[in-house]
Amino acid sequence: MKKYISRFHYLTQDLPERSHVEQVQIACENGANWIQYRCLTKSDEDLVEEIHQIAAICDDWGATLILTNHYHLLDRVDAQGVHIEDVNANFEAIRQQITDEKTMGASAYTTEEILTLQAAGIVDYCGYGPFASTTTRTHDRPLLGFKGYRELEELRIDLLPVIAVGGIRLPDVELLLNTGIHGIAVSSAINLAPDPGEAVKAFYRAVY
Ligand SMILES: Cc1ncc(COP(=O)(O)OP(=O)(O)O)c(N)n1
Ligand SMILES: Cc1nc(C(=O)O)sc1CCOP(=O)(O)O
Ligand SMILES: [Mg+2]
Repeated sequence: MKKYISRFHYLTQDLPERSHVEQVQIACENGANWIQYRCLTKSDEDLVEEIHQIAAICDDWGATLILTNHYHLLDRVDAQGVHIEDVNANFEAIRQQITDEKTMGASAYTTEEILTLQAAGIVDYCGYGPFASTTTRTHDRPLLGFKGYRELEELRIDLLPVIAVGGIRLPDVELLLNTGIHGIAVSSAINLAPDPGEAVKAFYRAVY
């Protein structure tokens, strides 16, 4: 089943001064239509309680809610899908469990990984990065830069929507989208901005 995939994925993050619920409220009030709840630090019971609150906000504003990794919670909460960060996950088994009703995204770090995901035809989109260095996550993956996304055009990666991720700032958006990718995912450039609501609006203006 072909599914709608937004061109702008807003990701929450653990912050000392603002809860995930508050982050989602700000994002939705300022136009976000696709929320990825990225919390990898809580117990299942705490996650479910928080997801109920977040799902209610997304429902009020008509936003899609995607959980990072926690696909096992999908039958307990009102979320529309999951983003799996483990490139070695058994996507076929996860798809069987969550059914085709739910959206599933995967992470890829190489063009080979994107081509494998595309050929398998199980996930609905893939996050591809890191575009640039980010404080959200430390890793030793090579940075793709604009060149990394331009290279996709020659590889006929045109069936699977590719979402650029990692260290994306507002001035990068136009050039990134000009590479032909489907969309972008952003966390810290919004969450750590002096005015996160204004940052959401600015990213949406740049994308749409
Ligand atoms: C849309 C989207 N793309 C990618 C990710 C996760 O990024 P990734 O680099 O795979 O995650 P870590 O390995 O850094 O945890 C995402 N969550 N959403
Ligand atoms: C989960 C995740 N991993 C990333 C990586 O580069 O590996 S970026 C990211 C989420 C986006 O974060 P931001 O917009 O703050 O760079
Ligand atoms: Mg990462």
